[in-house]
Order: sequence, then C-alpha cells, then structure tokens
Amino acid sequence: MSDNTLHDEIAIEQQHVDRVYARLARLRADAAKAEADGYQLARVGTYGSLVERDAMVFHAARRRHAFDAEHEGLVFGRLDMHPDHSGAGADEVAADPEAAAWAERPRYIGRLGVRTETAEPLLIDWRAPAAAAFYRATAAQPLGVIRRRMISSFGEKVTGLEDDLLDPSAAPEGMRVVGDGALLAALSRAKGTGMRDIVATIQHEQDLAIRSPASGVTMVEGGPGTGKTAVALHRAAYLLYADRARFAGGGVLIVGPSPVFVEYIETVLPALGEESATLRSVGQLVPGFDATREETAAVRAVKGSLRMRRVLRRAAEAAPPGNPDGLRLRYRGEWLELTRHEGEEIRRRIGRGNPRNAIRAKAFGAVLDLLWERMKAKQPRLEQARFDEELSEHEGFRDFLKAWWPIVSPVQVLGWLAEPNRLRRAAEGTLSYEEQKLLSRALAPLREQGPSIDDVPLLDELHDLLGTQPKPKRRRREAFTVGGIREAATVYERARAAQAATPREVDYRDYAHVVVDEAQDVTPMQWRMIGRRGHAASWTVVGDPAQSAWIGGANEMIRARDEALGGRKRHPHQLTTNYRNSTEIFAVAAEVIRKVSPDLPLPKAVRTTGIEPVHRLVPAAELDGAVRDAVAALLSEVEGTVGVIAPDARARDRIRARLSEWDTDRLRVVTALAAKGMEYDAVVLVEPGAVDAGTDAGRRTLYVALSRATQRLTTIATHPWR
Ligand SMILES: Nc1ncnc2c1ncn2[C@@H]1O[C@H](COP(=O)(O)OP(=O)(O)OP(=O)(O)O)[C@@H](O)[C@H]1O
Repeated sequence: MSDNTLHDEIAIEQQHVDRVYARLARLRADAAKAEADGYQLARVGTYGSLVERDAMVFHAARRRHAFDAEHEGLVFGRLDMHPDHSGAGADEVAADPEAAAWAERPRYIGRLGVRTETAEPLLIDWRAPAAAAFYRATAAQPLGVIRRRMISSFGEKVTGLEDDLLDPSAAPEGMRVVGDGALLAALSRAKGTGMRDIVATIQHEQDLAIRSPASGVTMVEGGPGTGKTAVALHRAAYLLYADRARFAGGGVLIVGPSPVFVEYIETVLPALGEESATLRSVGQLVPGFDATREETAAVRAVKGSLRMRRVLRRAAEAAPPGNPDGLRLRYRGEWLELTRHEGEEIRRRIGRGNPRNAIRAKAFGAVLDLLWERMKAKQPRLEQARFDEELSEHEGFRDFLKAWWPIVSPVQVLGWLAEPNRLRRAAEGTLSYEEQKLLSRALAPLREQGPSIDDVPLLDELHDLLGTQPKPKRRRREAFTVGGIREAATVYERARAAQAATPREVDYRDYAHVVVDEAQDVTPMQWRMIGRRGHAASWTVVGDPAQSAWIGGANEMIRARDEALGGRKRHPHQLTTNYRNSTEIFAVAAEVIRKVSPDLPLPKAVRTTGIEPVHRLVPAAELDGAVRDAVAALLSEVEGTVGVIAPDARARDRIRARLSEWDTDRLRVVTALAAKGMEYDAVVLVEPGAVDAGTDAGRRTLYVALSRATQRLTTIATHPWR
C-alpha cells in the first residue's frame, strides 16, 4: 500500500465524516430552536398549546443533550456489504427493517444514529441490529461484509484507517485495503487513569455477550484481561439503548469490588452517551455506608458465610446490654412488679422471628396486659383504659420500657458481638470457638473506624431483621394545592412535580437490571445483599473463578448466588483472548496459576512487546529503596499509569508514605485485593511471596496481581517466590 492510497482513502472517509458533523450541527441547531419555540408556545396560553409545548420542550431538550455530548471518534466504522443484501441476514432485516436500506451502500457505524433531511441513514448507532455485523463478521463467516474498515479520528479529522478484507472473492474491482490491524493499534496505546470504551474494536465473542438476551442471567467468564468488565459496561449501554423505557425507568445497577475500581470504570458509560446507570462498590451498596476497610481472607470467610444469618438473628432477638433486672414501681398505693425472667419470657414470645423495632408497641402492650391482670385483682373498680393511660405516663415505667426494649440500630447490634460472651450466646453451635475469637476481634474496630466492606452485608441483613419503628401517619399534602387553592399546571410541570414527589427511595431495591463484576469474590452474604436489590431484575454476572480469593465454602457461594439470581434462564459466555497483558507478562501469571490449577484453560495474550518482566531479590533493608528506584524508572519508561501493588494494607500505607514525593495521578499504590479488576501500564509488585502465602487463595490473588500490567512488570521480593 502506498502512502497515496492511504491518503486518498482517508480523503474519501473525511468527506463522509464532514457530512455527518454538518448534519449534526444542523440537528443541534434545530433542537435548540424547537426548545425555544416550545417555550414561546406557552404564551398562547390555551390548554392544548401547553400540552404541545411540554412535549416539544421535553423531546427537544433530550435530543439536544444527545447531540451536545462530546463524541470522540463519532464515526469509527464502515462496512462495505455484498450487493445481494440477503447477505445482511434475514434475521437482521426482520429485527431492523432499516438494515435493508443499508445493504445497498456502505454502512457507517458510530456512537449515535444520524439521518439526512430525507431520512436517509448517514450513521448507524453501534447498538442497532444493523451494526452487529461490524463486530461479528469474520473471514469464515463474513455475514455479507466484504470489507470492514475502522476509522480513527482526532476531533473531526480522520487520522487513520485499518481494513479487514473478509470476502475477497466478492470485492469489486478497485476496492482498496489499508492498514494492518485496528485491534493491535488500540491495545498498544498507553492507558489513562480511567478505563476507555472499546466500542470501535469489540470482538466477535464479546459482541455475542454484549447483545445477549435482555432477560434472564447473562453469565460471562474468562481469564484476566479478556474484557469482562468492558463487556459488562457495553452491555449496560446496549440494554439502555435496546429497551430504554424498561432499563432507564427501572434502573441499572452496576456492582464492582472496590471504590478504586468504580472510579476506574465510571467514565466508560458517559463516554458511550449513557449517564443513567448507578455504579456502586460492594461496600457502598447500603445507603449510609461507604466502607473501604478490607478484612483478611480468614475473617472474610466467617463474615461472608451464610451461617452469619443465624448468628445475626439470635443477636437481633437478644436482650440489649443494660437490660433492667426487672420492674418495681408504686402505683395507686400498690406495688407493681415484673421480674427479669417475666420480661424475657415476653421477649421470647413476641420477639422471636419478628423485627424488634417494628413490634415495640406490641411488646409494651404485652407488659401492660400482664401488669393489668395483677392490678385488676387488687383494685377491681379500676378501668383498664385508665390504667393503661396512667401507667404509660408513669416516668418509672417509661424508663423501664426504654431500657428493656430500646430502638436499636444495625451498627449497635453488630457492635454487641464484639463482646466475646455475647457473641458466644449468639454463635453457639454455629461458629467454632476459633471462628468466634476471630469474629469478635474483627468487630472491635467497628465503633471507632466504622464498618469494613464485609460488615456492610451484615448490617443490611440486620436492617431487615430489626425492622424500623412505624412512623405516625401524616396527612399528605397535595402537590398542587397551595393555601387550599388548587393551582393549574402544565402536563410537563405535573410530570416533573410527580417525579420530584416520588424520587427513587434512598434504599431503592427494584432495579430492572443488575450487573455484578468480579463475581468470583462476592461472598454469600454479599450475594444476599445484592439480591435484595434485584428481586425482579435481569442480570449480567461476570467473573473468573481462577482469580477468587474466597477461602470459605465454594458450594455455599454458589448456593447464595443462585438464590439471588433465582430460577432465571442462564446464558453462558466464555471469553478467551487476553487483550491486556503482553505475552511476556502473562507468561509469569500463567506459571503461578498453573500451580493451583494445572488444567485450567488460560486465555491467549495477543500482544508481544519483546520486553521481559524484571524480578529483583533484595535484602529486607533495601526493599523500600528498590521500590522507589523501580517506580522512578517505570514512570519515565511508560506514558501511562504505574501501579504499585503491596501485599496488605500496612505495607501499602508504608510504601505510599515513602513514595509521597511523586505527586502524580499516574502513580497508584494499592493492596493486592484492591488491585482486582484494575489495570496499569506498568506494575511494581512488592513481596509476591507474601501475597502467595503458600495457600491456593493466596496464589490466585498473586495471579490477579501479576496480570494487571499492559507493558512492564517488575517484582521486588526479599525471599525467592517462584
Ligand atoms: N475488543 C477490545 N478492543 C480493545 N481493547 C480491549 C478489547 N477488549 C478488552 N480490551 C481492553 O483490555 C483490557 C482488559 O479489559 P477488562 O478490564 O474488561 O478485562 P477483564 O476480563 O475484566 O479483566 P480482569 O478479570 O483481569 O479484571 C482493558 O484495557 C480493555 O479496554
């Protein structure tokens, strides 16, 4: 291919790209005008014109918003199709009648759909059925595509082209083919601090998972770097496009392992033009908590186990600390008494299996009834209503009730279990002595430091077990009545007011779709917490069992997951190519995981750099200095990010302090656990042997840590570890 050929072909594509941008400018101006006209209509003042105004303003504002969004690489693909458009696929035409209109001319694929004034298609949205061939066509199955072209741009200027000739026998004379691989070019680019969308280079197997049916459960598995997270996010965008009413209306929830991870992926959906999904890390899923503190694997195994349900139920039903010994008070010249034992009898009878905060009034009633029986015998002429009223006002009686059946919060009840004797009573027969010791110690920091990530599902469970105190009913004020006079309002204003009056509850639980990333590390108790928010949802669950650090029961985890997902139909997908690591880097990670699972099918890394990872062994006293040297070298060798991965939180904090002189967004220091799902151009892995710790779960975490880098990997150890 000569430079001239490329130059000529770029010029051809530039013409089309210019047409698209010109049309977009026109549409944007039209939308702004329609919005302004809509407001003008309001002056006319008839009811009909108000309704019309509402509709106009609403639609125009939405369209303008879509056109205004920044579109890096707005046009990124072109398909030259076989003239006999049956090649486009009968199914495709049936699903998208426009596919027929596209068969005759090149299809341009982009981030949104654009048409000419006469409704001829200029650009097709990547999520539309007619765009599927861009991602799915192969030389073996061209799906009617003769040439697939990837178009790279900078702003509105076309800068490069990469072609795949999929059906040479059908190529018309003079069809030119340029470039040598869009994917590899995309993969070799340095990464920024946030994940990028892959809309221009989605691969066949990924596209199948992205466009998997909207109902049921799409399960995506694959090794490190195979694009599971990318697929999950593009799938969310696809669902929001394919059935906006259902998914934007009900909401899409995306759950990731850590806040660092959420921060890493949060720009992908906006880049795809989607803002409406809710992203949360597992520690942030319950309103009011923003937990980041990690637990050791052993503590996670206890806190994450389904056995905690029983322990928590017992704790939720137990007498509170400071439970009074009994009640003894003087009333109308008589002694009224309730022994501690009687109080506990009532607690057992009324409290068992019931949310204690919600049934407080019932418990108080039971005490009053018992005391009334006694009083009645002594003062037969006293009326019960009078007795109830007077006693309820009695300060001594009220103090007793407050101490005997206080309103308690989930944090308080979980905190009670830090006390070994209390924990023993709740965990007897459920947790071993060793587990109890571990748990009570791990709960000690709760009060001072707030909950750990693995406390949050326990608090969520307790929230349901304890219930809430019923609020006294208030009369509802009508939204449009002010000072007793009903205001007239437009449909639009009413719709807006209705929305404002019923915003999504703080603890919204009715998501239409839930995406769970890094599912291999979701503990059974976390599955319950996530499941509560997706009772009626369809699901996308992505993960890699080989990267799991969970040392609790594997069956228990699957059972909890299946309970959350219910009996919905599963659509399994496997991803097999590692797009992140160079072959040299992935070879080191593969060697580690082979020790745990010799027969595990591993993904194939597609990019070779010729640069081998560096493994340094240093005396303990030189460890931190060696880390600093490695960081300094890598920051100058790669353009993008450098991740320093420490074996645990203590080492992370120490190293972070030693590296504080580099005040750059390019440098990140994380624990091996927090490195889950993350990606850096260069990685310095500190003390791999301490991550491994001689256990299978440790090796799997080491496998994760070793597979984070795209370009360079340096390990620094004080003991041999390979
Ligand atoms: N089709 C593609 N085109 C270009 N880049 C891709 C493609 N698929 C994946 N990538 C890139 O490969 C890297 C790994 O993707 P991603 O993080 O989604 O993988 P993963 O399977 O979730 O990895 P892990 O399990 O290790 O966390 C990302 O930088 C992503 O942008």
